[in-house]
Amino acid sequence: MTLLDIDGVHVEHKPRGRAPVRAVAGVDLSVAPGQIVGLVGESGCGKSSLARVAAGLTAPSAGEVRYAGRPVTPLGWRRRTADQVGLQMVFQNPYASLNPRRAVGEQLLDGVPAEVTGAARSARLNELLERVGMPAAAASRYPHQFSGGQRQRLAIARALAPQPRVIIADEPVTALDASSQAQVVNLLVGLVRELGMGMLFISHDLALVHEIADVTAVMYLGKIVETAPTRQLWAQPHHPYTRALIDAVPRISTEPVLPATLAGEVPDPANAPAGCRFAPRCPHAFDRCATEPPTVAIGPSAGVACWLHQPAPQTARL
Ligand SMILES: Nc1ncnc2c1ncn2[C@@H]1O[C@H](COP(=O)(O)OP(=O)(O)OP(=O)(O)O)[C@@H](O)[C@H]1O
Repeated sequence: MTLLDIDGVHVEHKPRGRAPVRAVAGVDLSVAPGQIVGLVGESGCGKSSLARVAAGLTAPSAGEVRYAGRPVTPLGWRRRTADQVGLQMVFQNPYASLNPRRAVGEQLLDGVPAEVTGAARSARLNELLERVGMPAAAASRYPHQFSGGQRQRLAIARALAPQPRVIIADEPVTALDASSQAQVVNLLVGLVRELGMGMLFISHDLALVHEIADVTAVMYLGKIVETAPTRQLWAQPHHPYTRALIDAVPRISTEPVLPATLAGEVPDPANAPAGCRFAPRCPHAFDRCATEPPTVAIGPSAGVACWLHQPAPQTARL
């Protein structure tokens, strides 16, 4: 059973006076209860565009997102249906979900269902703060009175308020210092394991995704090029881009530094190459790569979109 299904999703941005950008070009991905799915890729590959559609913040240009089997329609964050509040997002910048002018407690209570009243409501507030390791006294303070790491923990408490079943975390620790990063990651993973939620964890940091994700999906220029259980992906990467990202990991600082064999920059998504989008940088590219490779299964829950891994053409038997 899956809780979040991203099905053939395309996202096209139409900036005024500039060519349209196909930021997401046909992505399929699912998250099951209790499962952490890591989505990795370099800056600009379309991760945030996909996250916003997956969370129902914006509409896809094509394709569908389903939460608990029902289509997610973007209604505006505050007007979402009772169904959809079960799908919550944690952003890179906690101020995306916390208003700097309102006390933390009020904001957390906004997310608690209206049926929870009186003493039960205050108990829920204290429980939310406790879950994220913050004292009850935090409720009367304002977001700017906290450190970056504490603010992110409060944003997580806000996301937990409606008792979600899926969390979409878009680079949730990228803006934090190293020790807060570890605390926030441990908190998120602990919550998923304890509450049995699903989590789509989006990051440019493959090493981090390796540590926490059950399944890893690798995105390049708007497409998922490989998906596999994380251990398998590391032990036996199939796509040349996945291999390049893994090779780059020991040298990761903030962004992966790709090996010299992968020359060039990520192309502009407004002007994406035809065929395999990775081909212009791929050391193994050959003539077939001028055509787009389909995604083929490479084991249970694993797939790769690369012509090097297509099954041999069937030959007719007489
Ligand atoms: N609102 C927008 N209007 C026009 N282009 C956009 C818009 N949002 C994103 N893009 C473009 O779409 C592409 C994908 O961007 P997106 O932010 O989804 O990628 P990302 O992988 O999350 O990158 P980053 O980690 O740098 O945010 C980029 O080329 C970006 O410039």
